[in-house]
Amino acid sequence: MTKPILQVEQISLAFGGVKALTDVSFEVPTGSVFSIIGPNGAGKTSMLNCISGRYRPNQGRIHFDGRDVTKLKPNDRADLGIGRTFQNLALFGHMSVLDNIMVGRHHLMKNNWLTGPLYWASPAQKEELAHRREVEEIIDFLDITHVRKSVAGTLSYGLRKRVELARAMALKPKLILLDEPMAGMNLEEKEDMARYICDLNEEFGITVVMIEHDMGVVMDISHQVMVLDFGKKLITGLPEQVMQDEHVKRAYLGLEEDDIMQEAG
Ligand SMILES: Nc1ncnc2c1ncn2[C@@H]1O[C@H](COP(=O)(O)OP(=O)(O)OP(=O)(O)O)[C@@H](O)[C@H]1O
Repeated sequence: MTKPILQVEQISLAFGGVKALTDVSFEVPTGSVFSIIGPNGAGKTSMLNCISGRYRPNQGRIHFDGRDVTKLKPNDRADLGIGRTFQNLALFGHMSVLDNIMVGRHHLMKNNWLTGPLYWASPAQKEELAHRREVEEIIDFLDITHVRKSVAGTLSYGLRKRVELARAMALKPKLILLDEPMAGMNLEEKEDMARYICDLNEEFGITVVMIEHDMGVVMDISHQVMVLDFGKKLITGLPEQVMQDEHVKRAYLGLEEDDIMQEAG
């Protein structure tokens, strides 16, 4: 069994009287693609937010890469290698694609715009160049070279989602959290995105934790799937095991077996 890069232990989170998560535990093996599925309001985004540090759980612990990160702020978790994208696009629409991606990069840079005049000194320039080279690699990998100088806000939805992924990758994460990376995409865009996720996992060795509603994609690219329902974990397992589970069929999918296999096919 591969060592887990992420260990989530007995996480509970409430907003006033609403229990978003109740006693949820799971482990994500290093190098895997791990999907979280469940109906609307099941607690999926809340769980990603607990992992990224945006939400502080009322109970439980989170270990990342052998370290207890439960009390760390989002930026500190990003420094340790937790990257993320959001359910709704969060790009700077007026900035170029390249600049948007460099934003993801800046926390890795010793010399940044905050250092002011130092920027023009030679070490800072060299550092900027080295970063640019790595960012160009990511741009190349995600096939967005042709739009690298375009203003982000002018791009198609599918391309903007790809730029967002590039920005998250620019942080050099060990773990990347993707909140519905295929939402709002057409079939072709979905296929592209699925391929990029597989490739970033295999070629860059980045572990992926992903929320996704498209069952076909989930079945195709996940190593493991966890199902949440009303803030509780129903099951974690291989995609085919999860889809066969009676509770999952009833509670989440609400479909007959034939429908499920059709969706997955
Ligand atoms: N910031 C918040 N303030 C108050 N309630 C919240 C907040 N975030 C989430 N919730 C509530 O917590 C519960 C879980 O929401 P969450 O967004 O995590 O579910 P989800 O599974 O991601 O849903 P969806 O698939 O619709 O995105 C819901 O009842 C939601 O209304």
